[in-house]
Amino acid sequence: MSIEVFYDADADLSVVQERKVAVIGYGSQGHAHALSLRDSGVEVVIGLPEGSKSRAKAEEQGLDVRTPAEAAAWADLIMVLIPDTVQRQVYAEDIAPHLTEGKALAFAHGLNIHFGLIKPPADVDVIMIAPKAPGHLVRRQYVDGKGVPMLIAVEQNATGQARTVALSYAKAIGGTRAGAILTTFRDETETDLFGEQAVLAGGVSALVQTGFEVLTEAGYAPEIAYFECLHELKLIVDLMYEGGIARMRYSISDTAEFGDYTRGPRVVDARVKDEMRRILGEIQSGAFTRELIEDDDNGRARLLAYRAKAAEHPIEVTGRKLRDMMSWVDRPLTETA
Ligand SMILES: NC(=O)C1=CN([C@@H]2O[C@H](COP(=O)(O)OP(=O)(O)OC[C@H]3O[C@@H](n4cnc5c(N)ncnc54)[C@H](OP(=O)(O)O)[C@@H]3O)[C@@H](O)[C@H]2O)C=CC1
Ligand SMILES: CC[C@](O)(C(C)=O)C(=O)O
Ligand SMILES: [Mg+2]
Ligand SMILES: [Mg+2]
Repeated sequence: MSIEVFYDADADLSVVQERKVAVIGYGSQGHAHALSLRDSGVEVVIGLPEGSKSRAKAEEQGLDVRTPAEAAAWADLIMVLIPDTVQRQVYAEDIAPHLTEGKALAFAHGLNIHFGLIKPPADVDVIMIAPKAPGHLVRRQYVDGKGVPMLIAVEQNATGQARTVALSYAKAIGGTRAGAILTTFRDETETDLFGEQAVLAGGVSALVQTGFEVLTEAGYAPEIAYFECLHELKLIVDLMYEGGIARMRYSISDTAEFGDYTRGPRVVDARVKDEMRRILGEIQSGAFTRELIEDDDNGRARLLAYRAKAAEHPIEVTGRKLRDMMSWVDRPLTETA
């Protein structure tokens, strides 16, 4: 399958500079998009409810903060950067009434559009600019003069300008420095959910935690287990990021490389691959999204219980203690540069 990748020279920043952009939400992605848009010369208003905890943070940065409805009414491009589970309600109550002909509705992830939780009118553009990175690193990379790859997509092109606008927006937040790939809402949604569940968040967390448990249950010091299974992972992944798996294998010892080939496939075996296929099937069928929404309707009971339990895991307790000795590691998450 051939793809189109766009870089800075392919995108015209003036397109988004001529728009009034409302960023709804000021969390992980929200703060990154808003600050980088502003640094790129774009007029931005943040949409947050009265009493939102994020208001103070946005105001501290000198941003103009209004309610989501006011921001949506003012803007001609509305970027929705609040949790996926709350988007349908905020859309219905605060955005839809102000989504007049020719405006653009934008997302950083396609779940609500792809699974029909939000159904915009036909006379607006519906676009996506989806950074392939956590928001804090989207901002950090931008400030450092770099960028993270992004997926862009057009679901509705009412004005004929939707792709140009998406590309221009991607440029304003650093995406076209690294490469913006043109895709669809469906492909972004399904690959993003699969990546985070099977590999990036779910797969890696389970692998790290299980490795830590095996070592500590066998009587090894938790500090050694932490450094071995979690801390060093970043250093190993840095090499993969720079030069692929081959670069990492070049740098590690031949002993490690031999263990990698002979033991790795025993850990991630055919059963794990089958399970990954089942997980992809649940994403494609919508079963995962139904489960997510059901939990949200139930006050996020399962999410909150998992979160509380995970925070007590010995790997977190050990890590907090060790990171106190490494001031350069425990960067505050609110830091944007
Ligand atoms: N996190 C990431 O790095 C990535 C996220 N995405 C996508 O980006 C989108 C945003 O995700 P993310 O940045 O993680 O979101 P966050 O969880 O960080 O969003 C939190 C922000 O949303 C506000 N908020 C919460 N509920 C409401 C509401 N009902 N009305 C208005 N504002 C509300 C919060 O305000 P308060 O402080 O008051 O709670 C806060 O400002 C999602 O579609 C996600 O899939 C895509 C790529 C990566
Ligand atoms: C890996 C998780 C992610 O998809 C992301 C940072 O890209 C997310 O939804 O936060
Ligand atoms: Mg992602
Ligand atoms: Mg995601």
